[in-house]
Amino acid sequence: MRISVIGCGYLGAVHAACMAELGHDVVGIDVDAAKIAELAAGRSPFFEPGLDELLGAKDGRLRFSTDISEIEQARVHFIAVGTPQVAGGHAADLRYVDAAVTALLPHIGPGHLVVGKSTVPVGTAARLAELVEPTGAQLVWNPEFLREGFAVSDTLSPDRLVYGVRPGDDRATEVLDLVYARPLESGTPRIVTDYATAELVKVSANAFLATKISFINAMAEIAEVTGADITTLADAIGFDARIGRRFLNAGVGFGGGCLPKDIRAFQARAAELGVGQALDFLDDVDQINLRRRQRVVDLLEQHFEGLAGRTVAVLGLAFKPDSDDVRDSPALDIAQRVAALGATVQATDPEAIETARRSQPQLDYRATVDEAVAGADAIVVLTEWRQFRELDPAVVAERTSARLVIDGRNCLDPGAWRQAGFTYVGLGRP
Ligand SMILES: NC(=O)C1=CN([C@@H]2O[C@H](COP(=O)(O)OP(=O)(O)OC[C@H]3O[C@@H](n4cnc5c(N)ncnc54)[C@H](O)[C@@H]3O)[C@@H](O)[C@H]2O)C=CC1
Ligand SMILES: O=C(O)[C@H]1O[C@H](OP(=O)(O)OP(=O)(O)OC[C@H]2O[C@@H](n3ccc(=O)[nH]c3=O)[C@H](O)[C@@H]2O)[C@H](O)[C@@H](O)[C@@H]1O
Repeated sequence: MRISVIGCGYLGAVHAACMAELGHDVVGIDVDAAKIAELAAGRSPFFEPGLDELLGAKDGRLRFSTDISEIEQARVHFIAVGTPQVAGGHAADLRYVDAAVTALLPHIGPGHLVVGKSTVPVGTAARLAELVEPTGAQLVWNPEFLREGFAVSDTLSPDRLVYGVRPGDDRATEVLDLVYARPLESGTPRIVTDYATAELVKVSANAFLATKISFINAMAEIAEVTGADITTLADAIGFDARIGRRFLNAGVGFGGGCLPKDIRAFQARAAELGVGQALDFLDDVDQINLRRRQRVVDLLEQHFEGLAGRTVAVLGLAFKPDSDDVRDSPALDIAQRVAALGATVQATDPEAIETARRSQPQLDYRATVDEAVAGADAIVVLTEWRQFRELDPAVVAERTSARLVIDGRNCLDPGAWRQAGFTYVGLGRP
């Protein structure tokens, strides 16, 4: 099939490359000329395992351009532009989605399918359909559930496919079935539903995941005052198949370009619809999450009785491992809070130093763990990269005079670090 992808950020670039990998002819469009130049040269503008290989291998089946008219050859047009929070508020900013659809209109007609992928407030698809349908094209909402770090495999082999269609629009389903023929043949479940349900599936899935993380972090708060061990507790409740162990890792909580903004936008939309109370619990989910960040700062402050003049080694800046994304990263947030209290922050990350430097230029970035811990008073692990999990504490002890390690992701072996002479503090772990 001939496919266009409008918006080539994280979601769009991965989607375009994977659609080509699935055998389609793809053109990716973005308004950011620098991003398009990188992608056209076969390089990913961000770190995502497996993406460079896909971008480099497509021999003419994958093109990138800033010129929207290049979509005219295509019949299926994915909308993958950003939906950030509005400045100063919680609602989703739909200006990029609206601009992308408006830009498409002169180039589409009967036989074209516009496929919404961006995460949007419920009601958006019905509104956009009113714009698209007069051209003779159809609109379907097909939310995306990929995780950064696993984006390629999640796109090629998704957990499920959700199509939100106009009731009775069988053609949209037939076309998307051709687009996703390979995953469907491999048994991927496919749910065909209405626009509102498809939009809500996406935001409710993210709300559930955020709630699960904040649940375990709330238990970590209780564990901290009772001497209980949150990791053992998570293992034990996770054996119940109704609960499940995944997304029960306590620590500095969730960040990234999606979960935080999506729960807030969901609440804002519910309030607009007059059912804000239904999602009041997400205020707590958000607050528990943000408290965990401050907890690390408080632990440092209490230990040193003030942070002015101290040096703190921060290991990890990305919001999660295998990513260079620092959007709403708990790690970067904590690093800047510690710096704001007068400490020197020597921060390192295997992939996210450059993205972090762009938003927090005042931190002292170090290329390696050895350089980050040199001369430090404390070590704080904030992203559970394999490189940090596998550190040998005895070797680290030789490189630094720091004797306090705060494990913000509960990813280190407390016994090994204590044996090497460190005071180990986890979150919710004795
Ligand atoms: N990043 C992720 O892992 C996932 C993201 N999503 C959703 O996908 C959407 C996109 O997210 P990201 O890719 O992370 O955002 P992003 O900010 O990385 O990318 C958005 C891209 O859209 C481009 N853009 C903006 N207006 C445009 C226009 N009129 N025409 C063409 N391009 C335009 C921007 O230049 C940027 O490159 C959001 O709604 C997000 O919630 C959904 C699932 C996963
Ligand atoms: O809508 C989106 O963009 C995506 O948001 C999340 O994916 P992602 O943001 O890539 O990352 P996650 O793996 O969900 O992690 C989110 C945050 O939660 C934190 N987390 C995760 C799991 C856990 O047990 N504890 C925990 O603190 C991570 O460190 C990270 O900061 C969802 O998992 C995807 O399904 C969804 O498509």
